[in-house]
Amino acid sequence: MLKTQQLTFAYSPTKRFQFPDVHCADRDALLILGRSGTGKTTFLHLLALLLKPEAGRVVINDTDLTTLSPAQTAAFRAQHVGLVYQKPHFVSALSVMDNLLLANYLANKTQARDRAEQLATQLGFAEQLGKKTAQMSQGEQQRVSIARAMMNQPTLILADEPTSSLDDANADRVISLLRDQSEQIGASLVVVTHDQRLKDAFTNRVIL
Ligand SMILES: Nc1ncnc2c1ncn2[C@@H]1O[C@H](COP(=O)(O)OP(=O)(O)OP(=O)(O)O)[C@@H](O)[C@H]1O
Repeated sequence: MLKTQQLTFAYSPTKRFQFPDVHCADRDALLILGRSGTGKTTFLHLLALLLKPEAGRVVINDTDLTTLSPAQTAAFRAQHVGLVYQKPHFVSALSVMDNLLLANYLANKTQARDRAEQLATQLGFAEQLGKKTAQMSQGEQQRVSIARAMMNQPTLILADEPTSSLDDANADRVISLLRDQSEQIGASLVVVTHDQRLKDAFTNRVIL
């Protein structure tokens, strides 16, 4: 479960944001929709505590993340938050499998090879686990990125513009994969986007 209360953030005295309160239950999904420059990525980074709010609270389950120390925040993020970006960032020297296992390593968890194989099968890239990520298509890389976000069975999945460079069929597919996977692990899913095509796929919506 994710909720925010009276979150504010400032890059400078003239660049300030006051965000609406949001709520997303376990197994539920929330769409945050807004035009370019309205602060969507800023909001997402506040939810992941990659940015520290000026005021307000970000609560995941019963933990108010804004009360944690920087080290506790980093550990909590690695263990409980899965991030999916529009363009995935991988370690190019590593195989697809090792990129997935890296998520376990960074969260201080046992490397779950079986889970990586299971996710790869579900997401349709099991044959490619030994490849380097650069040898995969953009759509395949995005599915690896979704699998990586699920490796630690996070409480919260945050997706930043996951569909904006995709055609309609692939955009539908990516949203279905994100929703199915989040439901399976009981996570809350938050998608941040300017992609108006996604409006009808979510009943829980917030406009920035
Ligand atoms: N590090 C920064 N320092 C100062 N201003 C910033 C910084 N990052 C973003 N901004 C400004 O804050 C505003 C919101 O940026 P943000 O990236 O959150 O918007 P967005 O809604 O995600 O936009 P887009 O859809 O174009 O990615 C923009 O006007 C941007 O120029």
